Amino acid sequence: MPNPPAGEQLAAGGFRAGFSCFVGRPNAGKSTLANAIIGEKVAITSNRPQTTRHVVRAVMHRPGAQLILVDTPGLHRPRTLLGERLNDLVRSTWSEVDVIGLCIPADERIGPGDRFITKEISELKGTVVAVVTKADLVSRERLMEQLQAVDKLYDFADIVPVSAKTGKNVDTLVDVLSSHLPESPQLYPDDMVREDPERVMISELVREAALEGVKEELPHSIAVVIEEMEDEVSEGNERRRIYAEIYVERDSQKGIVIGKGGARLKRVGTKARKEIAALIDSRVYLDLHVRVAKDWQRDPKLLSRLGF
Ligand SMILES: Nc1nc2c(ncn2[C@@H]2O[C@H](COP(=O)(O)OP(=O)(O)OP(=O)(O)O)[C@@H](O)[C@H]2O)c(=O)[nH]1
Repeated sequence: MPNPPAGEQLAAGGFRAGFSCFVGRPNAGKSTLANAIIGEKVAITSNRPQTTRHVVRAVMHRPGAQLILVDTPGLHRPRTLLGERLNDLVRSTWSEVDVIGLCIPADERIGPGDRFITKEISELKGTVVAVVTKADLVSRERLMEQLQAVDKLYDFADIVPVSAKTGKNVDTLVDVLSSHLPESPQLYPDDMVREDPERVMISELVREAALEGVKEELPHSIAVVIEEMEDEVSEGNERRRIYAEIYVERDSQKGIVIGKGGARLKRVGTKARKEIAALIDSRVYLDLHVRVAKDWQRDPKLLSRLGF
């Protein structure tokens, strides 16, 4: 019998898809590795990490699997309330991904920073793969020693040495991460490589405005999809025309978002419009609709439509 194609070996039980991110202490080589995987530098325009749940950096298509690489701000020792909020957000993003790549540089001893992060991620549901980065900087012997030291640190699902600089093992790493994804239908269309960061941020601004003051009542039951966006000239001025849909899970939540006589939705629109205008430096026409999508959090097809 001929060997099955690589993709079928990878996902013997069926198609796999899910989210992955790289974590690790500062300077561990996370961004360089993400760039090496994506194959080109992608400027991250997000300067609002505290509001962004996760920004999709890239969708990697493999036969039998789809790996979605998301960005997360790094965990750090909080000095301010904002720092704490940021850390909470990092943890919640980490807890949403399926596979975490913990980056540990080959050329530095394992230190307290690595142990701290390992402990944090060991408490999450996601599978943890150790990535020994910057392998090109050390000898074979030193690399072997580091792999053994990493092996003692935690019961990782896999340990993969890579060099983002030479490209060595970068493809293998994507295959290894993909092999730990849950079985799932494809989450993004075939031709999708990355999400437009501006679109993601605009939807986040609408989501934030819609949640303001009602977070207790609607913690995670809300998602925003930008249906249409175009630049137009109106009365001699350029403006961006945006149609967005706010999805909630239940009729009662729809009522909360809209408010009495639509008053609250109007305020949401005004606030989001001002912030979007500031973000894109243009006048904005914003059209908001609220829809009920029952159980969207559990429906993969709907989830991907909603940009998750
Ligand atoms: N030789 C070599 N250098 C690397 C490699 N990967 C990253 N570096 C270097 O290591 C340094 C840190 O890399 P980054 O990718 O910025 O690390 P990071 O983990 O994203 O850092 P923070 O943003 O501080 O969290 C940079 O100077 C990179 O050029 C590698 O595979 N080989």
